Amino acid sequence: MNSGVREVCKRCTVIGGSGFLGRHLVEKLLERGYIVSVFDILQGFELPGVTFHVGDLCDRQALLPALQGASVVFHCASPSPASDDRALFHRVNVEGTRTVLQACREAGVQRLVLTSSASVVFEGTDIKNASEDLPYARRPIDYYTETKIQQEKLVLEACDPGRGFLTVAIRPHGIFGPRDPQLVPILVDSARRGKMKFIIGFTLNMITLAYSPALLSWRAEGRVRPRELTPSCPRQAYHITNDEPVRFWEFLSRLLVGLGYEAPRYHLPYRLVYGLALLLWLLAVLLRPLLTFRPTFTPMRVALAGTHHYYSCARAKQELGYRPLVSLEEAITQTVRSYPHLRLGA
Ligand SMILES: NC(=O)C1=CN([C@@H]2O[C@H](COP(=O)(O)OP(=O)(O)OC[C@H]3O[C@@H](n4cnc5c(N)ncnc54)[C@H](O)[C@@H]3O)[C@@H](O)[C@H]2O)C=CC1
Ligand SMILES: CC(C)=CCC[C@@H](C)[C@H]1CC[C@H]2C3=C(CC[C@]12C)[C@@]1(C)CCC(=O)C[C@@H]1CC3
Repeated sequence: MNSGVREVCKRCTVIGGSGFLGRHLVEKLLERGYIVSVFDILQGFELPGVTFHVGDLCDRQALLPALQGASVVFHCASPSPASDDRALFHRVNVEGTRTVLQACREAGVQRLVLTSSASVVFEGTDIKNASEDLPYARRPIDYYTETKIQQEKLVLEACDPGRGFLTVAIRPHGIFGPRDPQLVPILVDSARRGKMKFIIGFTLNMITLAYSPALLSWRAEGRVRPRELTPSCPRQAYHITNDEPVRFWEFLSRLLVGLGYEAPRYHLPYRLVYGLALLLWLLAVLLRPLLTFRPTFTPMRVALAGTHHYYSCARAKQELGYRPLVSLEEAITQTVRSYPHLRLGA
């Protein structure tokens, strides 16, 4: 049987399939002839060939029907990092992931691909060309990251080739692209409120990003297959990035200028901004029972804006045959083009 025919028979489930990354993945899987089920707390779109199961992943009974017959499950669900809700992160990312694992085993699923995050090793200080050998952050930068670490550990520990259940975690970083609800919208909102005039820290700090549609074309090819999880390569996590480190402020400036806004140019000292962000965050936590406000410049965002954090995806290239399919240049062009409503004056 050729691989094309084999793929036509593939049934898969995307948990979190209504989200930004999940929906790109669903579209790529459909292109490749997969039969796709989506499990999500909401139905984000309609597409022929996709069956939606609306429910909370913490509910095993709700989850089970969505997993029936699936050979591979992609887990891309998480509360938004912006929610900053420790109890919610724990319930969904930790307890919910335990439930997902249990339901996968009950439903006879063979492979589980978790979308983890490269920030599981980030402590707010420089990371340069890091491989996956870097230990998990001892002091994770926020509650979101704390639970992403626990989630990744749970999934990798559940890998059990003897019982035919294989797990793998991919760790993208700074995902962007059409329909992204985070990076570009936050950037434009800040620019419209006059907050993107400033460069935090120094201008040379480099980051790696992951362009969503291209990242998922690769993933949807089904390269994360059982044969990659050999005894010499068990329980792996893989950095998946555009593989072109870029200066953080240059990247933001290219998006801003592409959308008609001015690039940031005034410098502010990193420590000052980080201290202010921490203070604002504390204030927001203390005042939460009385009023809700969400500062744009959270300690996490400031730390990301003012440090090097670029990751090597050599392991994914070597062991999974990963190749970024689109250059950063092209990814930025396609992203800018996809947001006509966010252009200056629109
Ligand atoms: N956006 C980024 O820059 C990065 C994201 N990631 C990870 O990638 C994954 C996908 O992220 P995005 O697509 O950006 O997020 P998103 O917020 O667009 O999508 C998440 C989806 O999960 C669903 N969901 C949340 N709680 C649920 C629950 N209890 N039960 C069922 N569904 C639930 C949401 O309804 C949403 O559709 C997440 O695991 C995130 O941690 C990792 C690195 C970077
Ligand atoms: C300083 C400022 C307002 C920058 C605007 C851009 C930021 C909103 C993004 C730059 C790097 C992004 C990023 C994430 C969210 C959006 C940014 C902070 C994540 C925290 C999303 C969830 C993850 O798992 C890690 C990401 C790292 C990079």
